[in-house]
Amino acid sequence: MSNPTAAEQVSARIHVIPDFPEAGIQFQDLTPVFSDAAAFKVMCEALVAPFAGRFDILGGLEARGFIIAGGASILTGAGVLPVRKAGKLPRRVITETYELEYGVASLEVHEDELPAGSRVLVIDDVLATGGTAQAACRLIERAGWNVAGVAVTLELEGLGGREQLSDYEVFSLLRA
Ligand SMILES: O=P(O)(O)OC[C@H]1O[C@H](OP(=O)(O)OP(=O)(O)O)[C@H](O)[C@@H]1O
Ligand SMILES: Nc1ncnc2[nH]cnc12
Repeated sequence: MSNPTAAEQVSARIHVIPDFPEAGIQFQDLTPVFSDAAAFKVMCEALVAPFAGRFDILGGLEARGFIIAGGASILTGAGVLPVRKAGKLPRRVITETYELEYGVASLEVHEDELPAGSRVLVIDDVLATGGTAQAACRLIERAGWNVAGVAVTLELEGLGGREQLSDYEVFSLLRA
């Protein structure tokens, strides 16, 4: 039998939890991917590969995007821009508020974290409505940096995420 692809290795480890965090949400739990070193590595490799040579830094979206951006950072040598939930960053920030499948939240970056024109690859685990990634892209542009693309492990189709991000190159390893 041939070796499983990166998508197969990752897909086999995603757990779907019905009605979490609220009724009607099919929660996609990637923690078993993170805890399996081989699956975690191939996932990180697969997410950055389409953007090779076209980014300077990995924009990890709190909280699960931090984990993937950290792994991808070690593989690529690019640093991590932490895109944080509101109230966590100590210096002057730019803020964007957005809607989620289950609630409202805000993301922030330090306004002076990177040199002007830095190419940021946005990284996260799940793309659902696209509100989170769209807010991150707006922050990056308002700060004077460029969005190199958006890379996610799992795209939930039918929630409008890809349409919301139509100005950007979006790569998803898996679609459900
Ligand atoms: O495309 P969207 O509809 O915006 O949803 C996707 C976002 O939702 C989840 O994060 P969540 O806000 O639950 O935060 P967490 O990672 O801190 O749990 C997920 O990790 C993405 O960041
Ligand atoms: N269904 C879902 N599972 C995991 N993360 C999510 N973020 C938004 N929707 C999600």
